[in-house]
Amino acid sequence: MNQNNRPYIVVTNQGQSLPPFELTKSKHILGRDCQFADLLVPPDWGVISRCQATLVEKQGNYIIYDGDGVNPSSNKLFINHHLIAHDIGYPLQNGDIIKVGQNINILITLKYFNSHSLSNVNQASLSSINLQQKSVVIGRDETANLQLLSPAVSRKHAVLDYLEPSTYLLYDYSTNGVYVNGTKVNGKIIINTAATIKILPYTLLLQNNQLFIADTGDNIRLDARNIVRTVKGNGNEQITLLNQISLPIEPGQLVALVGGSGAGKSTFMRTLLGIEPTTTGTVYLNGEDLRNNFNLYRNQIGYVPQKDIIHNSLTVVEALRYAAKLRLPQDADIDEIIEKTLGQIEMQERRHVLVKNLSGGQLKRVSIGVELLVDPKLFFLDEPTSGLDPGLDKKMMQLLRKLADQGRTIVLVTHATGNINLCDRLVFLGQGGNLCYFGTFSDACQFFNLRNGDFAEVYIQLDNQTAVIHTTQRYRWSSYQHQYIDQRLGVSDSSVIAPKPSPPRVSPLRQAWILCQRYGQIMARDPVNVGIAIATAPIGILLIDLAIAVREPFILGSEADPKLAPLAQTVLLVFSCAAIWVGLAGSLQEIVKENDIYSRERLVNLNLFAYIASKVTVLSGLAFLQTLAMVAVILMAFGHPPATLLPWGLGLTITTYLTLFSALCLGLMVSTFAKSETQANTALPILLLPQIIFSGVLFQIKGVSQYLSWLTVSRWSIGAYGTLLDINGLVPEPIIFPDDKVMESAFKTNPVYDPSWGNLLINWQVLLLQGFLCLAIIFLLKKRQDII
Ligand SMILES: Nc1ncnc2c1ncn2[C@@H]1O[C@H](COP(=O)(O)OP(=O)(O)OP(=O)(O)O)[C@@H](O)[C@H]1O
Repeated sequence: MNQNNRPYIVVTNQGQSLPPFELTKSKHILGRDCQFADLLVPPDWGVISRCQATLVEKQGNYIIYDGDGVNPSSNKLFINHHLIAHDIGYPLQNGDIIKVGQNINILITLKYFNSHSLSNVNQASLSSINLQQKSVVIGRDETANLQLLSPAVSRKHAVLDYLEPSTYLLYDYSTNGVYVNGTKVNGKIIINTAATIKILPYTLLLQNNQLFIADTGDNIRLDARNIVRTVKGNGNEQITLLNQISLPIEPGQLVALVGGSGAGKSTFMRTLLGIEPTTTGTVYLNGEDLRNNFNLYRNQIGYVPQKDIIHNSLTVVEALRYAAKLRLPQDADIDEIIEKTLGQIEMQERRHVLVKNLSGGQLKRVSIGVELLVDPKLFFLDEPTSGLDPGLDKKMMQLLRKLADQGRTIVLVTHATGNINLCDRLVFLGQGGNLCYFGTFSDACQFFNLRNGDFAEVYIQLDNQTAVIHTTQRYRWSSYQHQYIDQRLGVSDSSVIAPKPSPPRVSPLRQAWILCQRYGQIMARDPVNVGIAIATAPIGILLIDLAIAVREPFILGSEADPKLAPLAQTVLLVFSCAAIWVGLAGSLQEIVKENDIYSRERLVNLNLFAYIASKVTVLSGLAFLQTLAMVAVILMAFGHPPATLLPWGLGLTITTYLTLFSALCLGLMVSTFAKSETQANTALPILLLPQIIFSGVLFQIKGVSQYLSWLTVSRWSIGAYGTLLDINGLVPEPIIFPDDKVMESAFKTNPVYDPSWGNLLINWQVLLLQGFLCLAIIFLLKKRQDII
């Protein structure tokens, strides 16, 4: 502290601090140009304007204004990502850190000290650590040298080892990853110079052997700049969905996107969220291009889509637990976080209720709860109040207000305008994505000249394109455009092109295990369905036993029987088709029915391999039970043929299981292509018919149809069954008449059933190969569906 105990500021550029500037006059100007500024920074500090900030004394303290108080500076001033307006200013308190510009890589800060003023020393100013000759642990644990208090941070997230002056070795031990200068760390990285280290919401700066928290990520602002989105219409004409929209959303604001149906609200919200591409224009998150850096933010942005995306058969607490396990690090205090979340959404009393038994409002609250688990500071909700009664609508809006007041930036699309006065900003979009209004609710009443504040009138005023265009123009020239947009839009240094960070690393095996548990639990909640899935094929097989008169279709009696081989083949066709049927029926719905949940989880951090593996693992488990049931019934209902290559029971089990596996993979693949559950159901007969027609049992397969038969599961399944059974061995020898004429049996031996190991293995291998091929196609299809 200086001797006179006068307030002073310390200006720091990339860790290099100038001697403190003592504030002695009633007005000071900080800048690069000695013509205006009395607090002069070196002329080569180009980010600072010639006249960057004006400090005006008021009752022993100072108010800081951007620029000269009349004109703003080019890079502007920010405190916790709140823009400091050049005309309104910001009253400084001891410990405040003001940033020039928003680009974290060009960090220039002004730190204000005044021993007589209220202290506002925040975490950022305290949390710095000297790295000289030290090893520093960064993490959530209280024993960490640099503690980062976010639930998504691992207890021991990273370790920074000092190697030699200005050289460090950073080890990443985390679940959710570390990024150094925009590049994801794979295991460890040597840092030679100053670096920006991103750990979830935190930005750490390493400079001059000091590591400090430059940003806690608590305050998120979004700046949409000149957003245009056009798409091609049916006649190849360009349709404009969003038309030149620029607006700032500041930290802690609750913003409602309103407008007529089809005006582009959801499109705009998805653009602000970073998942909808723009034709021109950019959305900046705290000054960084959001789409370019989406991987840095993907697990920190909360997004509740219009459709509720929670599994119906789980209880509230189970749904939260699985979401927490998928999104949070392994060492997170999941019980504590779930308890806190249940409190936030006021669902403690309903924790053990099945999701399908919740009311619309409760369900929406659980959807919000799932997102709150990682404590996101940026939250998007698409029509969170749709279908709620006015009372619930109000409660939901109050909940969102409370969440915003806790420091979250929240954007919601809504049609219910009864409670939008709780929002800090309204965005009214007219048809064609035209920005008709942006500002507060009370100013909206003025702008639209609303009687009694009935906002529904705006929809009537703007029900035609001419009115929309006129209002858009009127808004552009109004003082509100200046007050809410021009003055407050943040700046971003687009000249710094950072590399696109890769997505955070997750453990596919851990995720697969969590997903298997969830999928298994959902299945177990519907025992009747599981029972039917297991019993269907055995019941079908028992019906054949009733239908055919012959008790032993697989065993040759003492006399040759020309009907036995075709009968055995037909019975095997039924086995094969029964297995294919149940394999398909159990899997056709399984991907399409949770497309919405998958999309949301994939956007956060879901590993595609883990997702597919969980589906295949659980369905293969079910297939195993189905196989056991089928084999048991076959062994009970029909006589056991003599062992050829393998004992009949063992061969039957392997072939049935492989048939089911191949069919369930085919079902999953079709489910990936399907647009809806109905479409997937419709596919069942279309998939089954070729299995019967091209199986080679009902018709002789020749020419092209032979190639088609290779694509079916039944061809290889019957091939394997027939080989094991040695169908050819059931065909009677040709009858030779005394005149040497030969009468062949109507059913000829077939090389498909050649009772050799080579033949059997080919059939089994093709069944496996078909399954894996389907899985590879699912992987590629799902990968192509990735939105970002
Ligand atoms: N990818 C696209 N291709 C073509 N048209 C699209 C595309 N996405 C959206 N649209 C069209 O853009 C318009 C705006 O859609 P959007 O869903 O954003 O509107 P909205 O205001 O959210 O509507 P609602 O309130 O009815 O949900 C609609 O007419 C929609 O059909």
